[in-house]
Amino acid sequence: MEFVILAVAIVVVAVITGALLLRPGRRKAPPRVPPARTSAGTATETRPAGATVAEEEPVAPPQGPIEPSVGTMPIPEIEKPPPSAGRLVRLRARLARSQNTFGRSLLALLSRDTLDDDAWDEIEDTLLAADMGVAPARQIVEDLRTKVQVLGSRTPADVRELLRGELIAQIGADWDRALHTERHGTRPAIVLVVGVNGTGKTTTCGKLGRVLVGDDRRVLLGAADTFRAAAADQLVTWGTRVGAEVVRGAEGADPASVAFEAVRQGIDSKVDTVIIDTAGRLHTKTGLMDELGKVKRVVEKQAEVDEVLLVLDATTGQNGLQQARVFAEVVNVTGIVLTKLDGTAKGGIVVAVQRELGVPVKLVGLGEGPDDLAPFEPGPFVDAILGD
Ligand SMILES: Nc1nc2c(ncn2[C@@H]2O[C@H](COP(=O)(O)OP(=O)(O)OP(=O)(O)O)[C@@H](O)[C@H]2O)c(=O)[nH]1
Repeated sequence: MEFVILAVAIVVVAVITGALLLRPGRRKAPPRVPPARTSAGTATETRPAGATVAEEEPVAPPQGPIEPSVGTMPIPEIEKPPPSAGRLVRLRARLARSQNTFGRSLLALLSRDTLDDDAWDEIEDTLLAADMGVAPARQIVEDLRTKVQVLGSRTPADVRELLRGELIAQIGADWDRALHTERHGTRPAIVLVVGVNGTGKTTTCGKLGRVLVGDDRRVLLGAADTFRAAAADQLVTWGTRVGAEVVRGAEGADPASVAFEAVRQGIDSKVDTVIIDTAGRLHTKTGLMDELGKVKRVVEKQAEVDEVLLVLDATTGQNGLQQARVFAEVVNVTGIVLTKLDGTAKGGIVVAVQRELGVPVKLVGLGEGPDDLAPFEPGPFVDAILGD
């Protein structure tokens, strides 16, 4: 009897399997490695540009997850980046090289035997030249004048301590600079990275992914800058190096769709943090801002946006402040990433931009290397400016 039941079961399984194999138009499960990447590295899959997520049927992710084993390329070794703690101190030499002139000039001026009006004007000019902004520069001069009078004679150590305290006070030791990148409940944290093109957005997404992986987080990168295929390629490279998933769309695809898909996949894959790169270049300011607003709204259908990081190029001075104003009108910026601080002596921009937006600088870019992004800390920053 048992033998008969077993035989019947085997026949039924064989018939069902055969029928499934022979069924015409059988759909394959979505490949984990996207076959639609062309040899040039650009994705051929696309949703119609401008399509809204609401109009779309639930389909497999546009491109992804893209994994280290893409195509026939050899599987690169997955790197374990250094953790975030102490990075600014490690990168101190980089900062000291670019900001030292500013710090040294201030120290030299303040160490003069007599500090007359001309000397104070020079101190103010030095602060202004570092992009500190008029109001903070005046405030610093005023405070220092009072303190120098109280102090009477000054040793070099006194001067340094005085200036250090004043600069830290202006930068703001009390701001909450923590990056909110931890999962909450069943959802990953969402970080939206915005800014105009060329400021270092894509690079920042990649470097931030590394910072988080270095802190043992699981990260997914969403390439919603569909304006430039190279930006998505860049993110794939960043992701591949540290084993982070990447979701991308084709050039010209609807950025909101890609962002939506990235969050959906991030939730499915149970990552800790989804970092979304956005485009910084559209023909009109209104177009760019409408697009950004849409990306944020669409993401919020699935998860709260924890951080909106505005990337600003520290070398652009007042121009950067103008950009900051425009972005802050559209999205609720929660933190600033100041890139290229290694290439400018204008470290005062930290103070100016925080005043302008009322949000803290949370990260600083100090070079083109993969680990040249550091959480911003006022103490080590000022120490690097003033030198030892
Ligand atoms: N020296 C230096 N270069 C940086 C830093 N951050 C980014 N860069 C460089 O700035 C250039 C532009 O960076 P991207 O990340 O492509 O800029 P983006 O804002 O994404 O530009 P689009 O994709 O065109 O919108 C690249 O050459 C980066 O290596 C930094 O902190 N220091």
